[in-house]
Amino acid sequence: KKHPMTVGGKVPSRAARVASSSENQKKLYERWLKEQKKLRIQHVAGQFPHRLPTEARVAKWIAGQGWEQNVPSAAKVVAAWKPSGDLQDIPTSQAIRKNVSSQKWKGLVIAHMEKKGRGVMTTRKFHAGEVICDYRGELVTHEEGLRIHATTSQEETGYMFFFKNQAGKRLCIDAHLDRCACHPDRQTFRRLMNHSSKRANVKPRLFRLNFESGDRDVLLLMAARDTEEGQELMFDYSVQKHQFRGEGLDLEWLI
Ligand SMILES: C[S@@+](CC[C@H](N)C(=O)[O-])C[C@H]1O[C@@H](n2cnc3c(N)ncnc32)[C@H](O)[C@@H]1O
Repeated sequence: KKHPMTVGGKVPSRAARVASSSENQKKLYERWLKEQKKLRIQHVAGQFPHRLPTEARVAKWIAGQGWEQNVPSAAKVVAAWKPSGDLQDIPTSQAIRKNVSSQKWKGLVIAHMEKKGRGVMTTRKFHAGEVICDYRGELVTHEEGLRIHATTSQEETGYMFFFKNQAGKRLCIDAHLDRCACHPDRQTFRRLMNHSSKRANVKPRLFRLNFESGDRDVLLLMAARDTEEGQELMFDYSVQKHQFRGEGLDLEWLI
């Protein structure tokens, strides 16, 4: 109580510790530093609330604090990291906006899945509640989505995501092309996530993100549970067989 420990504080001087207890001054010193290190690790991890940061980003943040002693390593912060932020903060999260704008989501790779065609696999662990990526495509009205759906080949209609936004407006993210107009150099491969109703480890959630150009509806794909490296990512498409177009389609996988 006499020497409260804080993230930015300095360990009490020897004289101050001895004044409190000459017998326990060394213990007090060691305990104070140990607890501060733990608190600093949690504090630094909390600066990256929705997505696992790289060690380089963490190291840069730590360097900016001007801490002279008891500095936690970036590796320890990354190892202890878990999503900590409130989902309500996502619309204003600079880190998420940056990833949506740049489309440089890391930790994912396209793989061939037996009997499913292509799919998306993890190249690192994702923590429950972490933002994995966005579902990228052209945002169109529900009516426009239906028109594209009716005039696109049967294989490609599987890449269209129909939803209702917070204002109750029905919209569609059309990802039937493998590039979006704003990032012609990047494949929108998150559209390749396959379906599972029972083993889904991803949950799509709609957010209205605040960009400088104005607010925009963005579908974020979030980790529904802890998912190790090398796992296939799947979400529940929440569709019924009759919503697919065309007679004679093999929809046995839609269970
Ligand atoms: C959005 S795409 C997913 C990527 C697709 N596998 C590909 O190679 O382009 C949806 C299509 O993938 C296939 N698919 C999705 N989930 C599946 C599953 N659990 N089992 C088998 N096929 C699946 C179906 O053909 C579906 O129409």
